[in-house]
Amino acid sequence: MTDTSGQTIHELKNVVKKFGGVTAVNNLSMSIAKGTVHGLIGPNGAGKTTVINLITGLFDVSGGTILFNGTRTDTLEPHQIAGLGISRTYQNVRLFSGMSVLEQVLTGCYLGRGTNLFASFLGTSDARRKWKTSRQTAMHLLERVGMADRADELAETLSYGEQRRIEIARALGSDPKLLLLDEPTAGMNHSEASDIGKLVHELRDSGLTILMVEHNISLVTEFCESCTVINFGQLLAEGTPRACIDNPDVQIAYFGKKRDAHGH
Ligand SMILES: Nc1ncnc2c1ncn2[C@@H]1O[C@H](COP(=O)(O)OP(=O)(O)OP(=O)(O)O)[C@@H](O)[C@H]1O
Repeated sequence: MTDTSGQTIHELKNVVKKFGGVTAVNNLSMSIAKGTVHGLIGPNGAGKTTVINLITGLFDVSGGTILFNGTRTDTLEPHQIAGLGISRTYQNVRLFSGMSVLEQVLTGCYLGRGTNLFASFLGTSDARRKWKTSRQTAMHLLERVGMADRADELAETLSYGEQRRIEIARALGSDPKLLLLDEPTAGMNHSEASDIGKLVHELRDSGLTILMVEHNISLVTEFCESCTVINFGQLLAEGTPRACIDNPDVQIAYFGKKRDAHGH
């Protein structure tokens, strides 16, 4: 862990999100400590993706406030929030077909660095220099996710787990401080999922804070320092993954009944 001071990097305070008559997030408060991997878990439809969409500014809040490093972000546009240092991946892998692995990652860093597209079209020396720097950055990001040796391959020829790594590399292109991963291990077998967990730890150790929406409870127990459990958009439990899973309300929400010490 890079920071054990317990300093809060991100905070939701009494956040509400309504879609017509549906209250997807209901008076939710949660905080993420800097330099940690924080899990956000809950049954299907609990509001997890909506929370990510609120944090990134894709959705406007219906009430409450969101703070990143003490700066209020719920009034900002998505590009402004991204500019402050928040980046994300999506529940379903979103890569461009026909593009190489390197090109996928370049889309995350080249256009994100204030490059003038007109200058780049004309091939000015400034644009060429920026292109070279972006290429080096993209290669470095591929190294960070263990995919540098696949840079020239088409993304669609990679396995699902490898495509996830490319998505994470692309999300790192904007040099975020907080990375939001929406079900990064969905559709993976245990070994692939565990590899993603290890990658998440490496990213944390390099200074990032990570919020991970995850259905895989054993992965949350293994890789998250803390977590928040929600159900029907409301806070159900928070604390260490173990304490959350042992919480009777969480057990009822997940399993429909309390389990005994043997998991029965
Ligand atoms: N754009 C939208 N318009 C209307 N209702 C929405 C919208 N997005 C989410 N909802 C509703 O909000 C609630 C929470 O959905 P959300 O996708 O955030 O849950 P989730 O916890 O991410 O679910 P899952 O684990 O199944 O992905 C659901 O009732 C959903 O139908």
